Amino acid sequence: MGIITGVIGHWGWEVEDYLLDVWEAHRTPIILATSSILICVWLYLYFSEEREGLVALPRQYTVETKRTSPFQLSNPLPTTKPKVVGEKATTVGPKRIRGEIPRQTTQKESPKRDGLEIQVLVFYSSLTGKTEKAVKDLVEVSQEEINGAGTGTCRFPDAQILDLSEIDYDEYFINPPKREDGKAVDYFYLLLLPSYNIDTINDTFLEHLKETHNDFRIDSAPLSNLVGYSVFGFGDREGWPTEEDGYGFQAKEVDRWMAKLTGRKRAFPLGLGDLKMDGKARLLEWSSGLIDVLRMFAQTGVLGDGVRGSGDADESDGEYASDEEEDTETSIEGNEKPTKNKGSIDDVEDLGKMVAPSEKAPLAIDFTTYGKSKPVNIQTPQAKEMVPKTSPTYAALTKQGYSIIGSHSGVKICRWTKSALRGRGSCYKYSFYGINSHQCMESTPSLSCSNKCVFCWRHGTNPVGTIWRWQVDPPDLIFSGIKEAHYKKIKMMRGVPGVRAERFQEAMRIRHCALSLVGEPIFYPHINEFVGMLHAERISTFLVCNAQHPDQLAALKPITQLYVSIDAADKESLRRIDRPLHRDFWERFQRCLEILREKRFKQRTVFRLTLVKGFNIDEAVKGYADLVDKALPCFVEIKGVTYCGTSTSSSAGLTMANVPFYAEIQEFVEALNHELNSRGLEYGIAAEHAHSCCALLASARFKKNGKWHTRIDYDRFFDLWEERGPDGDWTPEDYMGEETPEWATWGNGGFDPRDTRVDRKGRKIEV
Ligand SMILES: Cc1cc2nc3c(=O)[nH]c(=O)nc-3n(C[C@H](O)[C@H](O)[C@H](O)COP(=O)(O)O)c2cc1C
Ligand code: SF4
Repeated sequence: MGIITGVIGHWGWEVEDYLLDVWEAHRTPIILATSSILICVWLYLYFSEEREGLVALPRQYTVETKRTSPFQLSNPLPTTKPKVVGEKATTVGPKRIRGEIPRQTTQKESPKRDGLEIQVLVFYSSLTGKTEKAVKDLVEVSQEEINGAGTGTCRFPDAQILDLSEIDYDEYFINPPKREDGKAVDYFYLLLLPSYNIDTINDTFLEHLKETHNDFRIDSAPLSNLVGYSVFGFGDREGWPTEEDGYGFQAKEVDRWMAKLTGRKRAFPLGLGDLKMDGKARLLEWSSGLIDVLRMFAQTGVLGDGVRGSGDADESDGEYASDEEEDTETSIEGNEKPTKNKGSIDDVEDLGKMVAPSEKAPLAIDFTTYGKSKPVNIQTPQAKEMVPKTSPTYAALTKQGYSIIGSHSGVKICRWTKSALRGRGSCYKYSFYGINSHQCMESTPSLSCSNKCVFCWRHGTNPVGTIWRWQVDPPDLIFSGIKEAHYKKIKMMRGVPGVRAERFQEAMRIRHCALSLVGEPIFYPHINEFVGMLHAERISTFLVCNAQHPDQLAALKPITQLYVSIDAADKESLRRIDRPLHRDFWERFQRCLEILREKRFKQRTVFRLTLVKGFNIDEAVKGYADLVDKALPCFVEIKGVTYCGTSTSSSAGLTMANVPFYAEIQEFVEALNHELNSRGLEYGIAAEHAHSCCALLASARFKKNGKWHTRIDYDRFFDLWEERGPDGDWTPEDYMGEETPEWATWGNGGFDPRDTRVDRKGRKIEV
């Protein structure tokens, strides 16, 4: 044993010496080789190791190629873990705190692939069975249409009806259900329910929607991969006459929570009906709108503008920044002062320096002199576009929400149109003349004007000039263009909270056109043909001109209601306020009054007075009475100016202090009325719209049996137009409408009782 130990000890020393020698001789290569081997081993282990995926957060964007359905869903929002029966719905990790949902700006056609099924699920609740019956009848009659809405690539199988008192909400209202056969299917939810102010299943359902939205463990919009949804509510108008009284209140609530849970996928506005009254008609109207939406989805893969993921919905609640009507609405809506940016231009003449010459020959019209001749065709090669797409004017106008049609026309959805769609009140023209604001289109065939009025908020963005020297677009191009743009904008209101199905459907038929948007409509050389196209489609015309183009005014064929702006009572004030480009502006103005006087038995004529404190009110009553005496208009609309804060108005010395209070307007109206009566002129104060700071004086011609009849019989007007042609041999009395409603008459405020007045934040105001 001792020998062995000795031998090993000896060898050990020898090995050690040997290794030391080797180390001394080859130290560097040994170090390098060892480190290389270690690196290789580490790399091998790193790449071959099976690690857990980083899956704590749900996916934000789906990858298009991974979708199995033929359409990219319009709203690729986070996907959550599908619910397994019996398992509590949870997501991995904490609730994500998200910022504002990014809006998609434009509607894009989605790539199509074959085989998508969209399952329509119809949920209902019913206590006494009326809703249940209505739902079953509806599905029975519309089933074929629903199926027929599909295309080769997108099918709508038979709709399934589900009773909210029988289903498990977790299966449908946390995530859309998965099909057992694993087939790719997307869902479209319809919810129909009555309202009950007593405890019912509706409360349980609403509580579930609310809890789901507020559950910190799951996404606040877990139903965002639904194709879309829409709600219809039944109620009782006798017991609950208005929405404020509780009419259909639970359907409204469901609509609101579904908007949150789906990330605003309201495919069609909320419908409401009373089965004892209009319930069936409202339901059919709602369902036909929905079928259109399904059809569109099948064809394009999107639900249309205004629905989340399909385009921008204008949900501005800041649209009540002012109480004005069309002349000011746009300044409010954008909440932007039309500031002059570096490249902006005031005079259209300036445009000439900026635009490329066009091939088309212009129709030059000289507006600087009058009483001479008809427009002459001048074949000049320098024809320019009034508002070229590349110009700062175009950029400024489109930024303010105008759609520019062709090269010199515009259309814009007025804030009152939006307001009426949401049941928040129509403009004063409803109170006075029966114009439904949600069926009204505001447009102009000429963006150019010949004045630079101090209170015109558009000044600085719209072109001005005295001579038409631009390309002339044909009237049919303008007509089809403005309609298309208007309807497009109405459709964008589809997903906006508060829009009601009934008004939305009505808005898809334009009935009125206010030719007063911006610029001077009679500047357009083909104004008569253009107006004729509107009348041929039974669209009424309210045309406002600036009393600077007597020849064009004289040649204008009868329109439904013809306005002349009367911005001052004397020459000096008119110069100060309107800042006209024409040197002979006062003569032009006077001549227009004479023409208006001649037209007063042919069509309804109106003076529009815009009162500016410190400019054209004080001691002006007599002057205005002289003008009324001269033109004898059928009506005199008097309204207070709205301060728009433009640099133009500020530089003209206009401030908030120049905006009259409604009490001051009332005082003025009474004084003017008194002055007219004292001269033996038979006028009276017929109506008011306090909300717009506006009142109406009317000629006694529009008083029957002691009652004012300021409203218009539009059907009668079109009948006359069709029977007697566009030159119109008729009188305004021939199409005088029904009695002015009591609530609109002087002393009653003029707010439409069907609507709810709200403040800027959408809170109800007691009228
Ligand atoms: C006790 C009771 C409370 C009601 N509350 C409301 C209500 O607050 N608002 C409303 O619009 N309708 C209300 N209604 C009317 C119902 O919504 C309406 O009759 C509906 O058509 C009933 O539908 P159903 O038969 O499917 O249950 C109420 C009806 C009852 C009987
Ligand atoms: S008339 Fe038409 S465009 Fe003018 S404010 Fe009323 S709704 Fe708007």
